[in-house]
Amino acid sequence: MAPPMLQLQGVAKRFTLHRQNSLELPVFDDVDLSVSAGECVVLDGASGLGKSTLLKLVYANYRASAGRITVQSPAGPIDVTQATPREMVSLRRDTIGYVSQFLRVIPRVPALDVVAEPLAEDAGDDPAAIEAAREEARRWLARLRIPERLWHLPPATFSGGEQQRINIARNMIKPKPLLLLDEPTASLDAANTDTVISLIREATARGAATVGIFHDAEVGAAVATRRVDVGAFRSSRP
Ligand SMILES: Nc1ncnc2c1ncn2[C@@H]1O[C@H](COP(=O)(O)OP(=O)(O)OP(=O)(O)O)[C@@H](O)[C@H]1O
Repeated sequence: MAPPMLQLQGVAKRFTLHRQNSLELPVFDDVDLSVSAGECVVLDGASGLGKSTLLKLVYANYRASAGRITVQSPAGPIDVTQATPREMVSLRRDTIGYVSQFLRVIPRVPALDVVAEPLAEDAGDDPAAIEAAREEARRWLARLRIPERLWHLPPATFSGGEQQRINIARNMIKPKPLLLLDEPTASLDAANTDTVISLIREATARGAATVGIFHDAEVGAAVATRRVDVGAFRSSRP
């Protein structure tokens, strides 16, 4: 049997608040979680329990205090808690997609290129491949109902929901085997929320392993193949 796409073993996370006399803020002390290809695991738990922190540990935005986080890359398993910066760049480029609530705006780059970039990066100097990347970006922009008049403008001035849709398109346009979704529908209307539900289901159907956070219970119910209560991983507070 194939190993899980993502496996957390004995993962602990404490924040050290250096400005508060190095106060320790424990979040998790023992996370064990495996996610296989074709699963969409939805994280449940009240605000502040550590859902976003868990995704950031997997994406190596935060460093785990203990434990192992194994991701299957094309080159074999990689423990992201020990990965070199170069391994992390390659994991993020080819293996792990991460959709956060907010778009990190790249100054002056038009929306179409922001979305096409992950595919264009792989196209090298091949003009046909670059055009194919831009064509795919147009398809995503249209599907996510971004008006065509905005495609050639930088997203800095776009509305919250427009920026969120650009973020989704940019981070899902290149099919990756592991997807981390942190409230991807938080600022979206009903029609676009439905589109994002379809996109997530399509990713699951093609075999992506997904871990998602959705405050909208209906969205979580629509995409989940399994639910995990993050409260079970909590450190007992002093
Ligand atoms: N960079 C950080 N430094 C210090 N504490 C942090 C940091 N990031 C998160 N925390 C703390 O870790 C805990 C979990 O936060 P997290 O954002 O993961 O919760 P969440 O379950 O995603 O909450 P919500 O549903 O409100 O988004 C909180 O107590 C938060 O204050």
